Amino acid sequence: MYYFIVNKISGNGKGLKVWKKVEKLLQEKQVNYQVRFTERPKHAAEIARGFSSRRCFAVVAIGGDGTVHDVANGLINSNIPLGVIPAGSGNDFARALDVPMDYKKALERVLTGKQRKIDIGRIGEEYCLTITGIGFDGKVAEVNNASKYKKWLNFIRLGDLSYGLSFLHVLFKYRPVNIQLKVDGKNLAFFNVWLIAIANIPNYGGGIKICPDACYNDGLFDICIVHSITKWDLLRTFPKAYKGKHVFHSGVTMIKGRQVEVASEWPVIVQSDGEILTKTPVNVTIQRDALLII
Ligand SMILES: Nc1ncnc2c1ncn2[C@@H]1O[C@H](COP(=O)(O)OP(=O)(O)OP(=O)(O)O)[C@@H](O)[C@H]1O
Repeated sequence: MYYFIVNKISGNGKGLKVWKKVEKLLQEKQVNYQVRFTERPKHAAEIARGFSSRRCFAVVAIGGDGTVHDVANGLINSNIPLGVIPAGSGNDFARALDVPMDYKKALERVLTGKQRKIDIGRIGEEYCLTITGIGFDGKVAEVNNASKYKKWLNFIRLGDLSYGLSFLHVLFKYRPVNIQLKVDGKNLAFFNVWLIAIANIPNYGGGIKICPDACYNDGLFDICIVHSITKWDLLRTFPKAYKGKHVFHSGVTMIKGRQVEVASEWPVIVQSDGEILTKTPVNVTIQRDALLII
């Protein structure tokens, strides 16, 4: 049996549209399936927790990164593979794992693909598949999730642009903060920090390659710290991040590690997989091979 968890409102209604097409294909192919629709944030995790590995080939998330995040959190320690059919605005997880954006090809991969294990990040009781963003980045996610233009841009199929707009919106108000980092037991201090990205995959925000060398199965986070850089320099450097070229800027420090503790002069927002999680201080650890993917 294949179980589908659909977030109808992801991608401004794309979730439902994609599901209708997928359902037709499943019926044509005579695949044994069941579907559940999410009714609220985090509902997908509750649904996924209820599935038993004995009867389940895979649990397939139809939605964006937030839906994938919720389903994955429900599948941790279950030994049930997670499948993804992208239907969000950013779809960064699908992008990094080379999941086709086309629903037919993505379904084909779920039905015939090979299972593999990936690393995930852990923050308290929450698991993160893509990138944990701290500071400026968390604020951008907060503004973006609440924005009206995200809905409109999704509507005209330009959802990827909404993160860029939210970036500009936050840029003019945000105050950089001094940060103490502890990476694998080593203390580091950074001043005037805009953001820290703790990455399991290279991209977030709809394709921004903030940690271009991050790899989801190397047992390590790639960490990007943007610090001691003026607002205007940040604005000039930002477009380069779409190609991962920002890493050559002197105000960008890249490190790798398994355990990252972040404390700041004042509490700043922490987002994971585009969902607002908490504020600093925060502790993020890598869990090697912790999730089965198909
Ligand atoms: N029925 C629902 N009502 C309100 N929110 C929901 C519902 N179902 C799921 N959610 C929440 O909707 C949020 C957004 O979902 P998701 O991230 O999948 O779509 P998106 O924001 O369009 O895509 P992306 O994250 O790729 O940009 C998630 O936080 C999820 O928990």
